[in-house]
Amino acid sequence: MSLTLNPEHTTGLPKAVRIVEVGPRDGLQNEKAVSLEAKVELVNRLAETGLVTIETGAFVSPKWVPQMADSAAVFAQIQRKAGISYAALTPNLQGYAAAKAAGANEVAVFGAASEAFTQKNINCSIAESLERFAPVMAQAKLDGIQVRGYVSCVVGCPYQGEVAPAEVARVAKALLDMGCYEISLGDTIGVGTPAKVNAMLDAVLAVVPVDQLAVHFHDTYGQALSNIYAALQRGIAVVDSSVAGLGGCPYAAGASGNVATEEVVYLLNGLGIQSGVDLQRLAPIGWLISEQLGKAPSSKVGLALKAKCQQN
Ligand SMILES: CC(C)(COP(=O)([O-])OP(=O)([O-])OC[C@H]1O[C@@H](n2cnc3c(N)ncnc32)[C@H](O)[C@@H]1OP(=O)([O-])[O-])[C@@H](O)C(=O)NCCC(=O)NCCSC(=O)C[C@@](C)(O)CC(=O)[O-]
Repeated sequence: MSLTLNPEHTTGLPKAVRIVEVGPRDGLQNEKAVSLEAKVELVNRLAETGLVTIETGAFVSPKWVPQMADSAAVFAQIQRKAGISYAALTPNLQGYAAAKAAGANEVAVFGAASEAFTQKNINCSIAESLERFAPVMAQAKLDGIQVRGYVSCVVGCPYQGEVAPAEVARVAKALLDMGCYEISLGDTIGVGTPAKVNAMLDAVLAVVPVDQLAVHFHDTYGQALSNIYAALQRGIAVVDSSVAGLGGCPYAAGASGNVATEEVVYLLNGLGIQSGVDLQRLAPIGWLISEQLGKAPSSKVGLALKAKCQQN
């Protein structure tokens, strides 16, 4: 398949990128037995790296995702730093109320472009999910809390396979029209390649302004950085990532972690794109959380910096 960019949607690389660190939520939602202390320490240390948005927890049903059951305690115990938005996932009004009570600075509703995934993940259809989000949007507006909208399965679904770009655009536009300030496009199972991502972005960029889009790539097939580069070339300037490449979705079997934040910062540094994130401070956080989880860090940049550090 040849890779052709629609020239109308090619704006060139952004000068700066905001990284949305999703490790404490997307990363840890799939991990068993992470102590409250380790979660709090992770968020506090990430806050010292220059990151400005840290997804800190999820107010979802503890029966569905027990790993996030202590999110209120995490929010209560972190040391908040001025200028950082501590974000939370909220599937419905119940979750929104809990996130607000916990002091989340912003919340995120999460839908998908796949009917099958939506059923597995949040137990309803796409149409019902949008109905559920409406009261969250209304209450958040009254409270002055910004809402982000996730669209999962933007280039493939673990249950239905192919996902049509037009369907991604439809759900993204619906979330935008509801009042989401930003739409994060999630390759939940990491199956995208730049050609597929560009085809999807052609559809989405026709209905959502580029400055309201973010990309969220999992690295299951090792394509995340290539896909991010493709998105940067389209002018998208918000990238979700997870320290040490932690992550996965409990309702997407086989999906590996998010692209590692270390990799994203290294790529941006190499391109001369500002992110404000200090890689030297970030890398040791990845080493620590990986050690706490008893796994090797999946970030190549993290491993390379560790080896360099051990040589000196
Ligand atoms: C949406 C529901 C709640 C529907 O689940 P349900 O069972 O249909 O909900 P329900 O309204 O019938 O309520 C059932 C029970 O759940 C409770 N409940 C209801 N809501 C809440 C809440 N907010 N917080 C705490 N408890 C809640 C409610 O109180 C009740 O308790 P019971 O009376 O049985 O004791 C459930 O399916 C759920 O929690 N799903 C979350 C799944 C999830 O967190 N998935 C991972 C995040 S998405 C993701 O990772 C993708 C993303 C965002 O990263 C992007 C990408 O990579 O693509």
